[in-house]
Amino acid sequence: MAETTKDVVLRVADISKRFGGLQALSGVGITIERGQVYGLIGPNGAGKTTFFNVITGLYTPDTGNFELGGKPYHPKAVHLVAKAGIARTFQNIRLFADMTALENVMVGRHIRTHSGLFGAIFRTPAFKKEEAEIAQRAQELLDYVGIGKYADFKARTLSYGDQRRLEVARALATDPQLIALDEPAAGMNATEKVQLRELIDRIRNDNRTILLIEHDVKLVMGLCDRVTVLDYGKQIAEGTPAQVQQNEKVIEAYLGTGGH
Ligand SMILES: Nc1ncnc2c1ncn2[C@@H]1O[C@H](COP(=O)(O)OP(=O)(O)OP(=O)(O)O)[C@@H](O)[C@H]1O
Repeated sequence: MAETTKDVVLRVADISKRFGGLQALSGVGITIERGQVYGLIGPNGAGKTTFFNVITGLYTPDTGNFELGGKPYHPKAVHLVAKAGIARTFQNIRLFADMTALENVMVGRHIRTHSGLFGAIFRTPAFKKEEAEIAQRAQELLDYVGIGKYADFKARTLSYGDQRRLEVARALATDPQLIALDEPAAGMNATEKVQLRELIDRIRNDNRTILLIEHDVKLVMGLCDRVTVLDYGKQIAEGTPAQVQQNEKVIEAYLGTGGH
């Protein structure tokens, strides 16, 4: 079947970002289709985080065109990005440490609620009903990522791998069009990595769409449908993992004399 606009979740083109004298991104563009896991890799300092921060509204790009779900999209501020349908996790886990796992996921869900401040202050029946639904959905998401039994545990008491799962559950709670995972395997042991891979596979099988920055090239190559490789802010390769792995520029960037 020919590619139709509705199957494209995110299309960005010509993204550039300069920090003083450093061109951190030069004309980078990617297209992510629904149900794909799309990987972004590159040596240290290649521009991956900058790219992520641009598409999630943390940095304003110097140039760039954005389309989300077939509509023009302007990643101006983080909360607007979440409303528009991109949820992200962070390289350094950012949970509400003293809230329970369930409450952390409920916070994610609140951007899609309707009762508003009035309902919250006066605890209207509509508000209570909505809260119960949010709690139920949050529990389902905790079960989905495999930490349902820790619903009442404070986030900070969970293991590192489980905190990462909790971040994913919170991201899913916003019903995003795209889930952006920033180095989800960082600091994980081998078992946790296998479980992470299974979780990402599962999310994809449910026809959700994932953008992944990851240092673990093996994980990316084994998991992603397509990959972009950045080096010094330039997109040096784009394609399937098999195509990218054979690309000479990629081999050089990773193995070359620079070793950066
Ligand atoms: N806020 C900033 N101000 C100035 N320079 C920045 C800023 N953010 C990133 N840079 C620079 O832009 C370049 C790209 O950095 P970026 O963090 O995007 O790379 P990365 O591929 O994510 O690297 P890593 O794999 O080490 O996380 C680097 O040279 C970095 O020092």
